[in-house]
Amino acid sequence: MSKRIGILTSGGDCPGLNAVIRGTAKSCDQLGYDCIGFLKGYEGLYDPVQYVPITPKNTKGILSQGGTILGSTNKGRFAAVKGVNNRVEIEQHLIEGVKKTIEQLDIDGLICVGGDGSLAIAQQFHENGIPVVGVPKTIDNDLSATAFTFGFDSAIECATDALDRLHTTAASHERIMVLEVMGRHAGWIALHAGIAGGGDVILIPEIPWKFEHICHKILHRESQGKKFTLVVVAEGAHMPDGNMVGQEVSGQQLKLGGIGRAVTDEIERRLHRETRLCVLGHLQRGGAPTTFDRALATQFGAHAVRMVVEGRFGEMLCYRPPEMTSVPISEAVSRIRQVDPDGPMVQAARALGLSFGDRPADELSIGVFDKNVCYIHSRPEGEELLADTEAAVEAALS
Ligand SMILES: Nc1ncnc2c1ncn2[C@@H]1O[C@H](COP(=O)(O)OP(=O)(O)OP(=O)(O)O)[C@@H](O)[C@H]1O
Ligand SMILES: O=P(O)(O)OC[C@H]1O[C@](O)(CO)[C@@H](O)[C@@H]1O
Ligand SMILES: [Mg+2]
Repeated sequence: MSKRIGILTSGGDCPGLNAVIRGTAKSCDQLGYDCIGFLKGYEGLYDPVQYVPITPKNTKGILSQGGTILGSTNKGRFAAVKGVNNRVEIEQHLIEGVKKTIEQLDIDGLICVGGDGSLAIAQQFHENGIPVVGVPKTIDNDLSATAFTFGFDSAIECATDALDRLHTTAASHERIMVLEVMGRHAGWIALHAGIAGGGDVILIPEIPWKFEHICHKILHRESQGKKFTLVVVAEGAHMPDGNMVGQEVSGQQLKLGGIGRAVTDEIERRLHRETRLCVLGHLQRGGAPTTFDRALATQFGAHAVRMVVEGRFGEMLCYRPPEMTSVPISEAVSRIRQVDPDGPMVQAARALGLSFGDRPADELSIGVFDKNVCYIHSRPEGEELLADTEAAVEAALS
């Protein structure tokens, strides 16, 4: 046994990747292992092979740094999935090339740090006899086997801070503010930040929504004297016609983005209220990791080394508080973890009066409506609530 471990970081970057690299370096050092880091995700494994030594010395000071010193990519030659759970075979010559690299460099085990797509690549390596161990990362928190991936906490910290800031300006100007956050197939960022940042409407991929219901909510708030509204929308939420908003780029997953603009414009068109958009974008992926992410990522580094030493290949680490355990990578990538529309977080949000755009706001009464001013008053005692508020709002606003 050569006592050498390899590590790579793949997929969309996130805060905490450097903490895993440092944790791995320190742990390898303690156990008398060498460590090398491949550059640019899986791309550095073959043609050309690109790597650097990873030691406690050259990882000094990176614990609190965002990004990854090894670089990362979410496109290239190794795609193993297309869309959700659609397997694509990695070309055999690439697999053979990677095998050769692993053999020539005498690597006992390769630690692959990535999200669902990157770990699907690791799974195909495993099936071809390459000794891999998976470490879950993604700001989307959408890996099913682990309660948390690192990067998520830092992302929601950023999104919540953005909502705090939008809150004050929205209130001052009596405006509707729409915040577009990341979240490809899962609405965890929108949900957590929406709750923590006092959002009023949360739109996520898991819950189909309609503009009428968003407008209900805004008008309902106005009827209570609340003249501003915060809407949080996940970039992967589906429009009412079922489509996602983004750009098709050949050979890549759909480049998401733009739903915030569509939501903003339509609210303004329907309600004639000043509505502004903020797209948080890659701010969510940058910057220093939170304490939680540093601690989780550092532990992942140490445990991943232990998994290689114990020969637990083809497994992915998972954090199920208080346990740090592992599952077969195949199981971890077979389905993504989405928000349960009937789960406790959504229930709690609904109990607070938050809207997911899927039903009319409670107790909405449509009393006085003016096409240009569009205001609403509280339902007078004894007056019937209109049976079909949705149709009434539509009629009034179209
Ligand atoms: N070397 C590569 N060649 C081709 N595709 C790659 C490569 N590395 C990563 N990818 C692709 O990048 C995408 C993102 O990777 P991953 O799922 O690991 O990260 P993520 O943080 O969950 O990001 P996302 O939400 O975009 O999926 C996946 O579709 C994955 O297949
Ligand atoms: O870096 P890119 O290509 O813009 O990737 C964006 C995607 O990566 C993620 O941030 C996950 O890492 C998704 O939420 C988002 O759709
Ligand atoms: Mg992913």
